[in-house]
Amino acid sequence: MGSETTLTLPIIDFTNLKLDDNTSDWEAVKSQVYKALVEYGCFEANFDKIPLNLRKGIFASLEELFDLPLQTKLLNVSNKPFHGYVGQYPMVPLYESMGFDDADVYEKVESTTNILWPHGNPSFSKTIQSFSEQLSELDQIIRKMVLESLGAEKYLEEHMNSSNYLLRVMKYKGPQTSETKVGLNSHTDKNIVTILYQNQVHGLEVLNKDGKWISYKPSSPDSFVAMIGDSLHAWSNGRLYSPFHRVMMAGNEARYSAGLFSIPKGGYIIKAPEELVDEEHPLLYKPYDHVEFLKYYYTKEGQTELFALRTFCGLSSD
Ligand SMILES: O=C(O)CCC(=O)C(=O)O
Ligand SMILES: [Fe+2]
Repeated sequence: MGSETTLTLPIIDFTNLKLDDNTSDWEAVKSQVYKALVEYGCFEANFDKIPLNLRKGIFASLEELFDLPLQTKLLNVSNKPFHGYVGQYPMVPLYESMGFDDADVYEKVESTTNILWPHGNPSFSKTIQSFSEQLSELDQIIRKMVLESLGAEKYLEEHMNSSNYLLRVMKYKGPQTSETKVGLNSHTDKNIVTILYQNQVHGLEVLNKDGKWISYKPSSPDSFVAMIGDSLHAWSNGRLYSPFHRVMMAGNEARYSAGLFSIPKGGYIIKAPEELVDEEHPLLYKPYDHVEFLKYYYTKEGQTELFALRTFCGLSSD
């Protein structure tokens, strides 16, 4: 009976909104953001602050990067898991990625770039850095709206100062078949907020609370996906949802995407503020260090856990 409706992510318009806004627009968008993050843990954001040349430039830069010989890409190593070059994994053969730590800071990007291009590549570094810096405004708007919605604005400065930005860029080869193949396995992000941008090849899917996969198809070239990671889920004492998502690929075309990840700094203890803990909302996770959690997550045991954060520091509540 009836036709199946296609599930879509909520769409929220950030056009003309600024970080220091104090307007009714801010309040209206804020309530949409909070509702979407409680229900879906993510939404499509229309954000018009990244100029067209930069939006195009980022994909040209990604092609240039992933076209480098494998032995060059392998030079980008990091002591933090998933921050350097990742690829050639038998489990996800279509997937490759590269991380740029402190991606909004030119000198930091330049030092990573110089590993790959020993004579430097300033236009590449500038594209990565400008894209990250300009997109970080959206991350900051969302986090400010979340803290205000939780009545926890007094923690805003501490919250913002205890994180940094990683830009992770991805290439998914087309599987050369119309059959759908896994590009990236289902997972939740572990960081604070992730903002994703992709080329014209779709593939991102988000699991909703009813256990149905929502396929993301951007409604405009200004569309980004904003998503909650486990650490903001824990900090909000479970109020915000951190959704499972994956990438599924079909066809011949390569998918390029870029994710701006706000990440808690090592040594900073993630702890739900006391205002968010009461009889109705008992503390869900013991205070924890994100980097210690990542070390556990990337062990053999951590990789088999569906809810690794719960195993690592979850408190049973009954
Ligand atoms: O490529 C994408 O759109 C998603 C990537 C992703 O989920 C991740 O890097 O955590
Ligand atoms: Fe992810």
